[in-house]
Amino acid sequence: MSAALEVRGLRVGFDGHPALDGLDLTVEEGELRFLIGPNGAGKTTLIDVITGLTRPSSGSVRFGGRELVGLPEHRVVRLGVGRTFQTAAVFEELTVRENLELAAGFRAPLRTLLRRPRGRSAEVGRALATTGLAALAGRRAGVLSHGQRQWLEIGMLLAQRPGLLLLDEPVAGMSRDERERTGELLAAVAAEHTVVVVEHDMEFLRRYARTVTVLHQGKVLREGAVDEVRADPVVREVYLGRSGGRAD
Ligand SMILES: Nc1ncnc2c1ncn2[C@@H]1O[C@H](COP(=O)(O)OP(=O)(O)OP(=O)(O)O)[C@@H](O)[C@H]1O
Repeated sequence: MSAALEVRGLRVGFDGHPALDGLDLTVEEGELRFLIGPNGAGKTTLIDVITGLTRPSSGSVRFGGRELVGLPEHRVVRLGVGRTFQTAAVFEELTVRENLELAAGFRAPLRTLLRRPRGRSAEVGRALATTGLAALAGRRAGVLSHGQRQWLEIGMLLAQRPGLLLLDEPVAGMSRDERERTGELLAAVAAEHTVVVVEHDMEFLRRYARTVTVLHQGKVLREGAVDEVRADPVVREVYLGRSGGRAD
């Protein structure tokens, strides 16, 4: 396996406070990596830097060997890096299929966008199948449930044929059933993509995570198999709390 994502020495400060403090992270091609850490650990800032939304004061982010730091967001998308936000960004007035078609066009050259919508139908069909939304293809996105919207947003990323997906708390606010379906969806997505997931939900991690990276104060505190990381006394102290309440 080779590294899909190599983050080295990332530093970001807000008002003199370090949000990322010399962060290093390597994610291999085809990995499903979970990122956890207490509030303010730097997880969202890391995703913001990888996707070109925030510029670090120093450090490097290489994806597939290309340096991403300094590129604008749309260039990062075109290189195959897709992200979701905590609130799903879908077009409510458009149908599920139209949302996917639009997303599939994002990486296409502008001049072909209107000319060749059919060329994108294979990606749209695959995204509908993977997300389980085929039966809702003609439904307006505005009427979808919270979970279905999140799946549509993941589908929209898939339709862009990304090499790397960055998902920010995909199961936040979901019902038990929806969390389970999302876990299965992530496993299916990870079979064909490199996936990094920021997630707080411990039960979800226990069921679906393999390798977990714990961030704390803008650095990597621990990295390893989910059970080892959860049992680590330092992790329990800083992340799970002395009572271990969120671990059980
Ligand atoms: N735009 C901003 N302006 C000022 N400070 C910021 C900004 N974004 C993040 N921070 C600060 O940077 C630090 C890291 O925040 P970040 O949101 O990356 O943490 P996180 O690990 O994602 O936390 P959470 O789990 O609460 O989402 C925090 O101290 C936060 O207050």
